[in-house]
Amino acid sequence: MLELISLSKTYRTGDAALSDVSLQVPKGQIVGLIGPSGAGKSTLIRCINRLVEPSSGEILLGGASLVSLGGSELRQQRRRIGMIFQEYALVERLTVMENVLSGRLGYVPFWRSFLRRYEAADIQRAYQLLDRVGLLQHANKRADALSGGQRQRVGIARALAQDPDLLLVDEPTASLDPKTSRQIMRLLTEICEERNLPAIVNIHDVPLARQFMQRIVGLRAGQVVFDNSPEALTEDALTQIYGAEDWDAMRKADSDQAEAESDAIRQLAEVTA
Ligand SMILES: Nc1ncnc2c1ncn2[C@@H]1O[C@H](COP(=O)(O)OP(=O)(O)OP(=O)(O)O)[C@@H](O)[C@H]1O
Repeated sequence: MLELISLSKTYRTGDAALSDVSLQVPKGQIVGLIGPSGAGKSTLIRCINRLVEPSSGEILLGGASLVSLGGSELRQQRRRIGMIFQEYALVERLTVMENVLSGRLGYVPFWRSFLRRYEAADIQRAYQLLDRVGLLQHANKRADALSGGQRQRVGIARALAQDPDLLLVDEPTASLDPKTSRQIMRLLTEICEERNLPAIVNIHDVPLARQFMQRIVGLRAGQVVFDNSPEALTEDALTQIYGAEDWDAMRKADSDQAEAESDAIRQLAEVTA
């Protein structure tokens, strides 16, 4: 379980990015983090993996504190946190297999990682993970030869190669088309369930969050203003999270996009009729 207790972050500029955030994410639960630009979503994720130092509060993963650690202890704890990024963060010139194996780097001695010599058990496990994300036949391709959706699957397999106790996922579908986004979200939710992994997903796409998340946390100006099931995410709740003006603008953008998609489908049907 992940536990945040009164977590606050004020940057040196004086921006209070997080104020007194408390959350418990049990094993196996996937939480969607939503909120307007500047609400503190990235800061929250970065505090958990300690890329940003919290100003105060506590972060516990499986009961162990993450805030007071430094040096090798911090490196060890970071291994327990699998990160999945919007832009995949793959090494483009390496193969799919090598990218997945790089998830083991925190576990192998430096000389082995330098020579990229991995244990047979790690290699076997990487094949299993590639099979799980549907990329077994692409294991020896270079990462830059893959589509966006395939790259994100490599990103997921690499995070799982770490054998994490927590997944932090930052805008996993922001660079993907709607259908591929749904496939990636489905894969993520299935994996959290299979492995009993807690996950926090920073997600801009409200309909996607509603469809796939078990629980939604809404941040506004660094504070939790909504924490409930997707069913409870009513228009009123969304207005509370985003403010009336922003929510109306988002809704309009969504309906414009849906209209454009159905226009394109209609035109295609006319051409192929
Ligand atoms: N390195 C930084 N130094 C100073 N202020 C920062 C820094 N990073 C973020 N902030 C400020 O902290 C607040 C929260 O920013 P954050 O990036 O966490 O929001 P967000 O919800 O992830 O936004 P977005 O959806 O646009 O990515 C904002 O006011 C932002 O300007």
